This record gives sequence, C-alpha cells and structure tokens, in this order.
Amino acid sequence: MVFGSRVAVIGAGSVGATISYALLIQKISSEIILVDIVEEVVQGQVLDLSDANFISSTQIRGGTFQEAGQCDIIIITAGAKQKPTETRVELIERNYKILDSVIKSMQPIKSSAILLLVANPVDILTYIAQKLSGLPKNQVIGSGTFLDSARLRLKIASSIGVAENAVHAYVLGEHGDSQIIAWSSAHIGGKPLLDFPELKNIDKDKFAKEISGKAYEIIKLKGATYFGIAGCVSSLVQCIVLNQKHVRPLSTFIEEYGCVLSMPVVLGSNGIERMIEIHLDSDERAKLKQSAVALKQICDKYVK
Ligand SMILES: NC(=O)C1=CN([C@@H]2O[C@H](COP(=O)(O)OP(=O)(O)OC[C@H]3O[C@@H](n4cnc5c(N)ncnc54)[C@H](O)[C@@H]3O)[C@@H](O)[C@H]2O)C=CC1
Ligand SMILES: CC(=O)C(=O)O
Repeated sequence: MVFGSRVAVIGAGSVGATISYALLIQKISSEIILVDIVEEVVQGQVLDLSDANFISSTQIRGGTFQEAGQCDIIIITAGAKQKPTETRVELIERNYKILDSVIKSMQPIKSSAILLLVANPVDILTYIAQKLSGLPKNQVIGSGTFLDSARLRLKIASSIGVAENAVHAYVLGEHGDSQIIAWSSAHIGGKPLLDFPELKNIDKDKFAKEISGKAYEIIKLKGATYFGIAGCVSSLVQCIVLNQKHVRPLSTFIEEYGCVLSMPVVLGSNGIERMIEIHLDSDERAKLKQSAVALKQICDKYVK
C-alpha cells in the first residue's frame, strides 16, 4: 500500500462498485471514498465491499463530494448507462448535467488531484471536465480506448496464440462507434500484425466492428459492462500511484483537433506526461480527423 494515496469513486453503481472492488484487491491505495447521490446505494455498497476488507489493506467508506474533491485520484463513474442499441454519445445530455453538478459539488478540487473520467461519452465528458474543473489538462484524463485496446489485444492474442501483452496494437480515437484500429503500426515482436498468416486475409472492417460492438453485445446480454473497465481503471490507478509511466491509449486533449480523443500517452503520478506520436497511414488519419470533427461539434455545444 502506498501511504496517503486516497482515491474517490463518484457513482456507486455497477462500474463504481466494481472499480472499488478491483482497487481493494489491488491494495495500492490507503483509502477509497465512495460517493453517490443515492445514500442507500453508498451504504449498501460500503457494507458489502467492507466484507472483503479482510483481504485488503485499503479502507473503504462513504463520503461527501467535498471530501472526494480533496482526494489524490478522483474517478467519475456517475452517469446514465446505455440501453441496448443506444450509443454512448446519446447519453451526453443526461451525463453533462450530472458531471456539471459533480464538479461544482467538489469545488475547490485539490490542485494536484488527477480526475479520471469513466462515465460516457467519456471523450466528450473529459473535454468538459477539463474546462469545468480548473485543473491542468494533463490531470484530467479519460479511460478512453484503453478498454477497446484490451478487447483488441485479447482477440488478436487468441487468434495468434501469444500472450496479450505481446500484442502491440491500439484502438484510437473515440471510445465509441467511430474508433479506429491503428493497423499500420501494430506488431508482435517487431513483425507487422498483418504479416501474420492468421491475420493476412482478415476482413478489417468486420474485425473492427466486432471490437467496437463488444460493449453492445454485453449490454444486450446482461444490461451493462463493468469488469473490463474496472480492470483498466485499477491498473491506471496503480500506474499513477506508483509513477509507472506506462504507455496507454487514454482520452487526452489533442491540440491539432481542438478536442479530446484517445492517443497513446505516458501516464505517471502527475497525470499525462506526454503524447506519443504514433504512425498512422492516410486512411487511419482521415478517419480520426472525421471523428474529431464530429466530437468537437458536440463539445462546442456544451463548453467553449
Ligand atoms: N468508459 C468506459 O469504458 C465505460 C463507461 N461506462 C459508463 O459508466 C457509467 C456508469 O455505468 P454503471 O455504473 O453501469 O451505471 P449505474 O446506473 O449502475 O450507476 C450509475 C450511478 O451514478 C449515480 N449518479 C447519478 N447521478 C449522480 C450524481 N449527480 N452524483 C453522484 N452519483 C450520481 C447513480 O445514482 C448510480 O448509482 C455510464 O455512463 C456507462 O456508460 C461503463 C462501462 C465502461
Ligand atoms: C459501456 C462501455 O463504454 C464499454 O463497455 O465499452
């Protein structure tokens, strides 16, 4: 456990509770403070999660928005989730209002805090949180396409027969329907991914649809996704707390596009340290730009 690493989880629904459980198991934070507008939900989750306290050195309790604002890492999961067939972008009206009220209720936010957005549409909400929170942009991050990239690596790893962490491949852009797979830079052991016989003749569009459609598939079957994102977020918390400087595809402000999208970034204890300029071919670049223009139009409706 790293002494003094306090994490707030705002939103104690499926995603917030599962992230809290992953953090408990990870034993990296000193304390988790769970916050929700529905007090009974917080009480219930804390009682349930504290039954697992015997396997952890991390304490969990309910708290106020003000206390959350003073934590080292503030994870925002509060928000409506997609109904089957609903897109993430369609959540913006509801989740903008929730985010606005959460950020106002936490003010003044600790100046060194890292704000980690998870609620959807995560890229647009990250952009809005960068504007509303008053924190430097590198401290306001979205989980972005880290989860999509994990889905991609799993699928590739199982078709080639290597470990997932041997697959160097990213989903970039929107954590949503316009995301792109950066095929042109993807490799295993330095060999371009598409040179592997197992992948040489794949239908890239169909493959990409399976990755971007995985959340829809899970939501259709069980109503929500939460284990994958909890794994992603707890590993991001570890990276921040231990200043590990891993490279992850996260929602970050892209100067060139004037909006927030996922690109590979170096993550450390001060947040995003820098973006990695990944090679993209002209088709990938064009699709990314198209996605950025569409997202920026939505962002501009909410904050200038
Ligand atoms: N970025 C990603 O990869 C993923 C994002 N998500 C997103 O996470 C969000 C949460 O999903 P679930 O936990 O499944 O939903 P949920 O409905 O189980 O929980 C949402 C919680 O937010 C709370 N809430 C609403 N307004 C609030 C406010 N003003 N202050 C504090 N709490 C408030 C609700 O009371 C509820 O407990 C959704 O937007 C979902 O789309 C889900 C999975 C992956
Ligand atoms: C719900 C969501 O954003 C996901 O599982 O990718």
